[in-house]
Parts: sequence; C-alpha cells; structure tokens
Amino acid sequence: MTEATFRPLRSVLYMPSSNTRALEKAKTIAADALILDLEDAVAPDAKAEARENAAAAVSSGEYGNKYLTIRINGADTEWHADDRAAAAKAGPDAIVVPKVNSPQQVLDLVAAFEQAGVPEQTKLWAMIESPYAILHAEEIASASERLTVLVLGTNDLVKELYVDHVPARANLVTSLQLAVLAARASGKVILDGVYNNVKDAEGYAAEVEQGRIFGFDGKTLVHPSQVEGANAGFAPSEQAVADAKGLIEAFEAAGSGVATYNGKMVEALHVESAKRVLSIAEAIAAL
Ligand SMILES: CC(C)(COP(=O)(O)OP(=O)(O)OC[C@H]1O[C@@H](n2cnc3c(N)ncnc32)[C@H](O)[C@@H]1OP(=O)(O)O)[C@@H](O)C(=O)NCCC(=O)NCCSC(=O)C[C@H](O)C(=O)O
Ligand SMILES: [Mg+2]
Repeated sequence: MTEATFRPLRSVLYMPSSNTRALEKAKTIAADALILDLEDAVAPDAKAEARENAAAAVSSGEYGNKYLTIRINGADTEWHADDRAAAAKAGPDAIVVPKVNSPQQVLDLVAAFEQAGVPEQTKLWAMIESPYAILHAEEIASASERLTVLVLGTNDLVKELYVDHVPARANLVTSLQLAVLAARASGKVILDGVYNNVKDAEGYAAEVEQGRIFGFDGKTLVHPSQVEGANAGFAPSEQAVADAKGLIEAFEAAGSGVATYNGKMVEALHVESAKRVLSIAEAIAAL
C-alpha cells in the first residue's frame, strides 16, 4: 500500500514562505498537506526571511495533523545548502526538491540529507518538471526508499516543452500518464500539478476530475479556494464506497472464484481494488 492510502494527500497547498499572512491562514485551511515554498514563489531578496519563516512554522506545532513540507531551492542554486540545513534542523514531514532530473541526483540528495542530519522520518519528495525527468521518472522514483512522493511541476514542464497551457492539457497527456505509470511501477505516491487560474472554478473542477481519472493520488494547489474540490475529487464518493462494500459481499456470498455485482463480473482482483477504495475512505475518515 502506498503512503496515500495511509496518509491521504488529496490536497497539497503551496504558499510562499515569505507571506506571513498565508502562513497564518494555512493553520485553518483543511488541506491534507502544505508545501512551504522557498523556491519560485519567493523573490531572491526574501529567501533568507522565507527560510526562517518556514523553519519556524514547522517547529511551531500549530498546523494540527497536516503533513508539513518545505520546498527548498534546487541543487544548482546558491540557496540550496542553506535551505537544506534549515530544513534539516526543522525536520518537516518531507523536503520537496524541485527539478529532479536523474536517479543520481536522488542518491546525492539522500546522501546530503544524511550528512546534514535530516531526521529519518523526513522524506524526500521529488519534483518531475522537465521532459528529461518525465522520460526517466521510473528510475528517479525507484532510486531511494526515502523518496516517497513524485510531484508534477506542470508550469515548468509547459515552459520546457515550449508549449502553452491549453484546455484539457491535451499537450501534456502523454507526460502525465508516463509520470503516473512511473509512480505505480515503483510504488510511490504521485501528485498532479497546479491549476494557475484561481478564479476559474469550472476549469479547475475539470482538471481535478482529469487528474483523478488518470490515477493521481492528489493535486498540488495554489489557493485556499481549491482545497475543497481536491478533497472531494480525490476521495472515494459515497457511491464508490457503497459499491465497494456490495461487491465484496457479493463475492463472499458466491463462495467461488467468480460472481456478479450489479450485473458485472467480479473476481478476486476486483475485490482487491474494492478493499483499496475502502482503506482510502477509512484513512480519510480518520483524519
Ligand atoms: C495566487 C496568489 C498570488 C493569489 O493571492 P491573493 O490575490 O492575495 O489571493 P486572495 O486575495 O484571494 O487571498 C485570500 C486569502 O487567502 C490567503 N491565501 C492566498 N493564497 C494562499 C495560499 N497559497 N496559502 C495560504 N493562504 C493563502 C491570502 O493571504 C488571503 O488571506 P487573508 O488576507 O487573511 O484573508 C496566492 O494565492 C499565492 O501566492 N499562491 C501560492 C503561490 C505559490 O506558492 N507558487 C509556487 C508553487 S506553483 C509552481 O510553480 C509548481 C511547480 O513548480 C510548477 O512548475 O508547476
Ligand atoms: Mg516548477
């Protein structure tokens, strides 16, 4: 079972760690996880202050049972080492590293984490946001057990592909599916990229649904208004839970290798999927 089934990561909200209002507001937002950003959402002259804010937020114990992560700056930047040291000291649930492009980079990061004394329980989340990373996503995901989650960076991916954001992400479909395949092949959690237009509720809802259909475990978000949609969209619906229970009962009642439920064939593999749905629903209910 993946981390997602034990610890739901339906809604994962980014916020600039330089924005103290957002950091305060986040305490009351019902996101499953927060990404306290030190990278793209923070201007160069605010990096040091943002680093202190993120570390203080993690140490504060004021974010309830939310999964707390810090996104540090990339390994090739002047801020990376200081970010890593501050995150090591604060000990968030995970450190999110942007622009991870190779399995060797994962191994180097894990070695650096160990050297910096990052606590064992702090996991590595790797951002997949370039064409090269998409094509090597399975090797990246499998490089270390400490890497538990792949995070799609669709803004950078669009930039690197020299394309535009288009309806239904028609020009990203192959990349999204390759990333999901890589996560499933390596037993890791995978989070969809962000929807930039915080005023477009309809477009956002369609993208949540697309991510769910493609197999993502949850979605990264940029605004509090997006949390509710992701929490609902990546949770099994009441109908799905009822169907899962009914299917299991029908299979057990039949007492053979095959049964039907609502007219459809049911085998042991369908029972396994139904049990997974129930375990996700239980984990969400337990939050
Ligand atoms: C997108 C925003 C800049 C919009 O900000 P703003 O216009 O101020 O929003 P609102 O006035 O509607 O805000 C209402 C209140 O909500 C708080 N707020 C807003 N956003 C957040 C947030 N993300 N987390 C927590 N709280 C938030 C405001 O402070 C207001 O509070 P109050 O005044 O007390 O009522 C802004 O939403 C924003 O900065 N979003 C996050 C941007 C970010 O982190 N970007 C980096 C990651 S995206 C990315 O690039 C991923 C990847 O790398 C890729 O390549 O794709
Ligand atoms: Mg990015």
